[in-house]
Amino acid sequence: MARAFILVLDSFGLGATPDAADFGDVGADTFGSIARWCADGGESEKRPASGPLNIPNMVTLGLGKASELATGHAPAGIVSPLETEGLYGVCKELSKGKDTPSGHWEIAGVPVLFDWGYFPTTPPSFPEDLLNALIERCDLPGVLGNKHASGTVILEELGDEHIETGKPIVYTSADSVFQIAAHEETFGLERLYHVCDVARELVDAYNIGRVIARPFVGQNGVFERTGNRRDLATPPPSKTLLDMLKDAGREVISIGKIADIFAHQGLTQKIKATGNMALFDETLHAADTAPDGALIFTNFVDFDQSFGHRRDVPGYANALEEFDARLPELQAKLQAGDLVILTADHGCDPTWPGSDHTREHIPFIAFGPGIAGGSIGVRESFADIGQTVARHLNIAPLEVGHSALQ
Ligand SMILES: O=P(O)(O)O[C@H]1O[C@H](CO)[C@@H](O)[C@H]1O
Ligand SMILES: [Mn+2]
Ligand SMILES: [Mn+2]
Repeated sequence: MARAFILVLDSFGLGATPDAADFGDVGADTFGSIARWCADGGESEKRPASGPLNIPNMVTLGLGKASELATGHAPAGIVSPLETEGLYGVCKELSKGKDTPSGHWEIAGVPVLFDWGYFPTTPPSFPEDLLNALIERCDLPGVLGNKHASGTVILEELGDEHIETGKPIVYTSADSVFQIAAHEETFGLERLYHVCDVARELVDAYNIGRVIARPFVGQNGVFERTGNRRDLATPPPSKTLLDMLKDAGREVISIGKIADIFAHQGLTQKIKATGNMALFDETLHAADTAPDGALIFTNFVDFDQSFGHRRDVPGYANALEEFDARLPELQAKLQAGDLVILTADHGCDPTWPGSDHTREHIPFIAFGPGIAGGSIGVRESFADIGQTVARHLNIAPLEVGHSALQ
């Protein structure tokens, strides 16, 4: 039994799924596109290394082979061993959306088989009644934005006007989200959180997955988002792996935005940290302290938020190399019987048009002191990950998913 770790490299897809045409994502391949860019030279100030993507630890575990399962060819510049040290596979998604809650909940055994509400792509994106209610209940002078946008581009466009007028910036994306950006100092962080709480109540009627607080600082067209992002998700529609473990008296440790994504349900500990490296530090700390039977569930958000959505290929490559370089630290802390699963929640190919997620396979790489290497193939649902953890931690099986371990 020992412990289980699920490490979500947020947005690290391994190539389009058979249903990608429904999402306009045929040919998307987050890993493959980054590997290609690196193999073609990979010179950039944002990436101290150059040449092929240098992620030897994940390749040894089977990441390159997993990618081959999804795409039929090796990623450019990635040379896989004949025998991998980890179990490797990829999962397709049953959930209808390619968003973060759908991906994480499905990993935890609860695919999202209903349709989320989405806001129209042509402005104005938000219903007048919704905005009027928000303005009235929060005593706002109005709102700015009211359209689909990239969160950093819209700050360049409207950040100064927001400071002058005190009107928060509201925007959405291809995800089921209502996002609110406001200046931490001139508008106030607590006030932004309050506006988001009210918005959460109001968007329930529209079946919206998440309200996201997007605080930022800066001035004169130069703005930076802070680590005080807060995601207000609607609760999962039924009990997840996390609830099952908690009900069984286990320790369930959220690191990063996992707690927000699961609407704070099924957890015994919530640890926040800003940035992939700090999140890794907290994961190592949990490896030192978590008791037998615990689940440690970490989301590495930078891959998605700072690089995938920003269409920043060198930044993404560098983040993968930094993450990979730290894996031996975790491996050194593993105890007999521990299981680690590396995965993702959707794709976000940084070479793809627009700034939205992409419908892709996710990696399912499992390793630990007692785990022999080999292929676990192409799997029908992300829920196979949760089912594998349920089996490993010796609780009753989840309703959805097939364990990759006997
Ligand atoms: O462009 P930013 O603000 O990073 O927002 C992105 O992040 C949201 C959550 O992942 C997505 O819905 C997308 O809109
Ligand atoms: Mn995500
Ligand atoms: Mn995202």
